[in-house]
Amino acid sequence: MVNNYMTRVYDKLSKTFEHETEFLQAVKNFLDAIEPVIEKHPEYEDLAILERITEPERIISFRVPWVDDQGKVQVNRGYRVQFNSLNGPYKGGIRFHPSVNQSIMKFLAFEQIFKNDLTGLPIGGGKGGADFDPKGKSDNEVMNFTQSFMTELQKYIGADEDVPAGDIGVGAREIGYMFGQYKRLNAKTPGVLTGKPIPAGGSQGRTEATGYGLIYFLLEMLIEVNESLEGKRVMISGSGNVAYFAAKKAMELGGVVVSLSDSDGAIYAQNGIDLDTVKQIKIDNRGRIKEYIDADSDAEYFEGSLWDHDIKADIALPCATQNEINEEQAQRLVDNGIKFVAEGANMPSHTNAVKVFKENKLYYGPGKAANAGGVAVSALEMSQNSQRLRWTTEEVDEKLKVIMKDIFKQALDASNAYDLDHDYAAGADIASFESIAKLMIMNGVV
Ligand SMILES: NC(=O)C1=CN([C@@H]2O[C@H](COP(=O)(O)OP(=O)(O)OC[C@H]3O[C@@H](n4cnc5c(N)ncnc54)[C@H](OP(=O)(O)O)[C@@H]3O)[C@@H](O)[C@H]2O)C=CC1
Ligand SMILES: O=C(O)CCC(=O)C(=O)O
Repeated sequence: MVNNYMTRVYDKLSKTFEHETEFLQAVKNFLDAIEPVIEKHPEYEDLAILERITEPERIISFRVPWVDDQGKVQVNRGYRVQFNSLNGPYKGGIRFHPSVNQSIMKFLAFEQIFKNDLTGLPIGGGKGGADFDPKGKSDNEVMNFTQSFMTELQKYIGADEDVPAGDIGVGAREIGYMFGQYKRLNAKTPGVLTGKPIPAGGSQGRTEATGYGLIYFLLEMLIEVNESLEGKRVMISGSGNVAYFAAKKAMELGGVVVSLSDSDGAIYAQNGIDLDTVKQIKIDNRGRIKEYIDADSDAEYFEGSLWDHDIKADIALPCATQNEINEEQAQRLVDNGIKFVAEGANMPSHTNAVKVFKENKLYYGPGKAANAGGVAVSALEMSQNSQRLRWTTEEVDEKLKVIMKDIFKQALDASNAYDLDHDYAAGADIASFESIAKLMIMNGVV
């Protein structure tokens, strides 16, 4: 970053929020990408565009007391970061994970502004969560916690104000409990949450949307260089919602998915993973990915990170969490033949890892663009709820394909316009920033 205005803004942020490392990382990545736009628009400095875009409209943080199965009172901290509502109601998931803190919430909400803009749908950017660990908790404990979380959160959300959904640790079970509690306390508005169970007003295809959308984005990356998924070896990390449905769609389209993982370790199956077994372990029984090797004698299990192992493959899809790939691991991917990286997770590649991808001319699809299918179908769920309509699986999937194709085109066109040689990460940031900056100017000083 050499532009003086940008440097001043970033330096101030990094002094004020020196402990918010993930937030600063997300902002720095973004500022580096949009530098040519700022160079073209010196008037943005007087309008304080960057100062305003990096400051959340508000951050809500709250106590979440609940009672565990032993009758002991536990206390967690909940958050909702309502970052930017220029495009519509704040929109973004809720994460339950022990690592949740203000920095992680702010980075996720910040990225959500631009991701949501890329979908072309009327949604602003937000994110929320709590430092609660659902792992190992009974259904009753998860329900107690989730009800207490919603008792506070419901004061700040609404179908036209802020519409949360799921993220790490928050799936259909948690959304169901949240929606139940919301309805106990408020009017019965299905549009207040997305990712709801279908009978409660959920959309067909939302559960699958992030993973499927990721593969639709990947297909566009492949088509652009006259390649296809047929026969390609695909490494996927994680084994949750995004990883599972990315694997399912990749296999349907001829890819060979050779790995999955969780926070304990990774499985590798040279000839491809059997997803029915994974479904039984992970979705039906909430088990650990290690159990897979009991069912497939050809598969191996490694403790620790998937990315520490030499696996020959063509495509890497990180679908677990932020900063899961560091610089050394990125170099290992390059050395093992990976040509395409598309991110199902949010910011899974450390800044230095992305540098390695770019230096080695990999085709790299950033999370902000590649994983936008989830929030896009959430916005379609909002549309269905407000129209009191239900679309079929086929209708939703068709719309998702069109949206992902368009997001890829926006990233490609912006990369071409600034002569950036297939830099889809910079392209996605530039395209969405140009649109948000215009909107900021139209709305006056707010
Ligand atoms: N759900 C959605 O619609 C969307 C999700 N995303 C992003 O995709 C990613 C995955 O989310 P999702 O699949 O919904 O979440 P899930 O909770 O369903 O699954 C998360 C997976 O990632 C693993 N994981 C989590 N934290 C770590 C860690 N610190 N190290 C290694 N593995 C880890 C989990 O393993 P374990 O069980 O051991 O914790 C689990 O396998 C996140 O980055 C999320 O923000 C992005 C867009 C939309
Ligand atoms: O569907 C949504 O609103 C949330 C999706 C999400 O959290 C994300 O895109 O990271």
